[in-house]
Amino acid sequence: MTTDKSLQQQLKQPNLSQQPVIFVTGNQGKLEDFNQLLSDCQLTDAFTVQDLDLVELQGSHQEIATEKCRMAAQLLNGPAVLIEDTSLELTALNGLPGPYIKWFWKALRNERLPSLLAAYPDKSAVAKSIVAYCPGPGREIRLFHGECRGRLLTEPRGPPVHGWLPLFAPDGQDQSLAEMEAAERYRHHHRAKAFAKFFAYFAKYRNNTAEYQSG
Ligand SMILES: O=c1nc[nH]c2c1ncn2[C@H]1C[C@H](O)[C@@H](COP(=O)(O)OP(=O)(O)OP(=O)(O)O)O1
Ligand SMILES: [Mg+2]
Repeated sequence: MTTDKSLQQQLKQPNLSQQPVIFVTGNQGKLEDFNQLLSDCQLTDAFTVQDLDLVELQGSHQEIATEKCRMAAQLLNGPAVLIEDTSLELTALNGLPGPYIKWFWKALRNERLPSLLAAYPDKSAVAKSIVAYCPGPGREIRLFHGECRGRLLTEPRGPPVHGWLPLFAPDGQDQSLAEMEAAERYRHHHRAKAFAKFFAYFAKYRNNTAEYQSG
């Protein structure tokens, strides 16, 4: 009886408001963005971070983000987890490299990534972010999307802030994301938009356990 009761209590526990949610990433740039965006919305006490390099998966961007989150929740076995996955879609290449940008960027860096589009006048590109949240192992996973439409520049511009940011200029902007002041960059940034949606959801439901846990 006592066990049943304590189990019930555990299940009822608003674990998301009491135990910190763990943001899992092996990427320093993402972590800096996360800490910055988090401090702007005053939810700092509800999150902690874990430096873990999760397996890179294949599939659609949504499938990858969902599975990455499921794996992180299983690995940490208990707490609620949060992951983010970034994709860069080049229109002329029918959306490639997409979620596989990591490997292309690793091999070509900012100096040679533009060569992918050398044969095409269409330089348009979409940077996409999916934030995935799982309240615990086996629980439903929720996705939050953010995107920034723009173009791939023919050469890097601005400081090497993070990855391919010096190569990406949002629509209607002359500057690359790397050349912008942080506040201006976050107004356009795919990840900032996805996290803004997630934080709004989290702030609203963290004290409303029933709805929160339903997914
Ligand atoms: O805002 C960004 N601006 C420029 N470059 C970026 C950005 N965000 C990620 N990147 C780079 C890192 C990696 O080369 C690839 C995404 O791969 P992605 O799997 O999402 O990141 P990751 O493996 O480094 O970190 P994680 O441990 O969270 O999976 O694009
Ligand atoms: Mg990754």
